[in-house]
Formats: sequence, C-alpha cells, structure tokens
Amino acid sequence: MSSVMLPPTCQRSRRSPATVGGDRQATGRRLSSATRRAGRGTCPDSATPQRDPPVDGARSPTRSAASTLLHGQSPASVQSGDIDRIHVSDSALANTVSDRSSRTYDDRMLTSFTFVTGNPGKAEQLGYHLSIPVAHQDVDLLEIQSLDPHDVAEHKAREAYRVLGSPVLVEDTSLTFHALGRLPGPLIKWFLTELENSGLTRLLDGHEDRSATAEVVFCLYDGETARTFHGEVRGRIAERPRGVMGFGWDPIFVPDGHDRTWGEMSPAEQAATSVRRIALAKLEAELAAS
Ligand SMILES: O=P(O)(O)OP(=O)(O)OP(=O)(O)OC[C@H]1O[C@@H](n2cnc3c(O)ncnc32)[C@H](O)[C@@H]1O
Repeated sequence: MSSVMLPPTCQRSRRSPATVGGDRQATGRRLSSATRRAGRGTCPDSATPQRDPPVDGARSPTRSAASTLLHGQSPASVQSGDIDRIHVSDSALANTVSDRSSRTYDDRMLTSFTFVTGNPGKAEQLGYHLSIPVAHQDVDLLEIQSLDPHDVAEHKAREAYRVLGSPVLVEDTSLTFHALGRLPGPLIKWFLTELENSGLTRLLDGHEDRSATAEVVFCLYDGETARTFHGEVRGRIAERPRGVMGFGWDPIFVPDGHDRTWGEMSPAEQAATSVRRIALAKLEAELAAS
C-alpha cells in the first residue's frame, strides 16, 4: 500500500519510517481484503485472529487508503498542513474485517464520524472497545487550558470539526490526584511530559492520600450538537512506576480492587478495568438508540 495520500507538504509523520514501512506489506494484504469486504457492506464473522487489547499504540501503522475507504472522504478535502497522516488503526481495521458479532454495517455506520487524535495509543484502544468500525485521523489538536475535562473535550471536538469539516469524535483523558485538588486533571499530559512517571509519583511523597481518579470524556460533534460521554475509574498512585505495559501514565495508576498498576497488567486485565470501556459503552448505547 502506498504510504500516505497527502501531498509531501502535509506530511509531518512523527513515526519512524521503519515502523510504518515494516508493516506495509502486511497492511497491503489486510487492506485489500478489507476493501473487498467493506465493498459488500458486511463484516463477516469468520476468519481472522482474535483481537487483543492494544498496549502500545506506537505500533499502529499508517492506513491512508483504509481511512478513505471507511470514511468515504478524500484526504484532499482535509486542510493542508493540519494533518499528520490519515489512518485506520490495527484494531479498527480488524473490526472491519473480523467483527465477532457478525453484525452487518450499512454505509451510514461506516461513515458517520471520524475519531481524531494525535495519540496512537488512544486510537488502538478505541478500536478494541468499540464494536463498530471507526476511521481514525491523526491530527494534533489545540488543547485549551481548563481543569474541566468536558470543556477540554468539547473544544477539541470543535477544533477537529473545523479541520475535517465532517462529524468527529475526540477524547480527553485526565488523571486527578485527590491530595492536589483538581490537579493534574486534564493537565496530566504536560505534567507527564515535564516530570515523567517517576516525578508524578514523587508529587505525592509526604501525602498520606495517594488516591486518584482516571477520567475520559469523549465528545461527538456533528457541527451542531456536541454530545459527551464520560467514564471514570478510581484508584491510587503507586509509590514508584511499575510495569512496562500500556502507555502514558499506566505504570503509576493502580485501579481500586487491584494491587498492580495498569502497566503491570496483561492487556485483558487492563481492558477489564478500562476507563474507555465505560465511556464507550455509553456512546454505543446512544448510537444504538439514535
Ligand atoms: O490528540 P489527543 O487525543 O488530544 O491526544 P493527547 O495524548 O494529547 O491526549 P490527552 O491530552 O487527553 O492525554 C493526556 C495524557 O494522558 C495520557 N493517556 C491517555 N490515555 C491514557 C491511558 O489510557 N493510560 C495512560 N495514559 C494515558 C496521554 O499519553 C497524555 O500524556
């Protein structure tokens, strides 16, 4: 499969060519079968390997043609310079070709919205927890400063819609240390960048209360109405980072009822306590009802 369908000036891939290129042959094979099947509008239940929850989003390959196929939109309609690349995540594509429920998708379901995130780990997890196939576009969205994750998610959604010009789904993730009021909250990305996980754990040294809440807010925006879907999981911050699974701050968050961090859990264990699973169940329920 050709790598990226955008003009060279639009390409700002942060992934090493080896990572993308190393998967190209396999991608081409899966893409052509996805193309054939999606052309029929159905997702056969046969075939294909059982999906595992993603733990390392950095392995998600570029799938520009698949995105065009699923979203029914030419990348040329996207504003030049705003897009890093367009792709459908491994898991989203797996949904397309191997949905376990043997559900039939009509064109409207395939093209209803695009998940926009610059974080490949999020795209992989969405593909795992959502049972309908969703195209993913990799865009670095402007993020406002606010301690309310709903405000942040809604702003991201409007920003994503401005770029794509079609219905979008975005999400904002936050991690709140109860001993620190509402911090880091939605600012966790910057805290993590500056302090890394070890520094984050040290913020609570000297505090008896290491309890924390992981939250995610998805926002679905069609240009008129913004609908948000919230999920939260309570837990605590480990004394020091533990484990190498997952991404982001997984090595420091211990969900309630467990002794191990998400970073120490198998993908299936992590999925069982996933904050995204909760929010996406609400999203799916709303989609089913509408
Ligand atoms: O393009 P967007 O979707 O905005 O991607 P982002 O990575 O900027 O998104 P956030 O601001 O929501 O992310 C907050 C931080 O939390 C991290 N993160 C997100 N989901 C996580 C999860 O399930 N487990 C651990 N860390 C996570 C993520 O890597 C960021 O450092």
